[in-house]
Amino acid sequence: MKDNLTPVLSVNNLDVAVQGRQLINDLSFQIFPATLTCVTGENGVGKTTLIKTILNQFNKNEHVKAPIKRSQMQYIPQLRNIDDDYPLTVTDFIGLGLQHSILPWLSRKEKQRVQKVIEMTNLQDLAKTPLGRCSGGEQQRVYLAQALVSEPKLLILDESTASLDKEAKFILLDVVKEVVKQTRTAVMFITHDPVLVKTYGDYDLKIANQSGTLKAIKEDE
Ligand SMILES: Nc1ncnc2c1ncn2[C@@H]1O[C@H](COP(=O)(O)OP(=O)(O)OP(=O)(O)O)[C@@H](O)[C@H]1O
Repeated sequence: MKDNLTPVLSVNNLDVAVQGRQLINDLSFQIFPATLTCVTGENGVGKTTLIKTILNQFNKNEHVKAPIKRSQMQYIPQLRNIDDDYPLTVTDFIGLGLQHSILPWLSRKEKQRVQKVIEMTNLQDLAKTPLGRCSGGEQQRVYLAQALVSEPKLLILDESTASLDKEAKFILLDVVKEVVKQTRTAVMFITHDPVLVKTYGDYDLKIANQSGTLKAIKEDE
């Protein structure tokens, strides 16, 4: 399919540095629709800084090119602290992910979009639950749903599974994989977990020794 051949993100000869310290040199890779690319490497090699650099330089120069708008790319950061008494329900929190028109309430179409992602992320039973009362794994699925409601073409997850137990990790990644399949969204997933890379990844972008290599993990079934 022609659509598969157009990368959703092209990184070209990108240098990644923090506070004048070079972390990655001359990095080039492409991300294609409907694929899940794991971003791996030891602690401190610069994975999160790479993502921040991509976000900062997005379509601003030849190093980070994408045929999509910045608003079609969503980033779910590593840490979010939600208080136990955080009052917004799962549904309302997901609705915050919509780029609102001038109206302060959701249109019928927007409500349908929220409903669709609730189903996609298996959150039906929690729709009316305050987010603060959801478990860590459930909260991660809610963040995912909030990011999905704007129908991104590229979604970046930064260690979304780091604090989750094994079962919750697999539940989350099953949902992510299904989203990739159904919506053709490209996903970049920063992780340290080799089992998740092997089970769910299509590609592994491995960062080591200040450089990165992208390898296919397995043939498509
Ligand atoms: N704002 C900052 N100021 C100074 N140093 C920073 C800053 N952000 C990150 N660093 C340093 O840059 C290096 C890369 O950090 P980064 O978070 O990108 O690594 P990482 O590969 O994502 O690590 P981890 O897997 O542990 O999350 C680390 O040595 C970190 O301490």
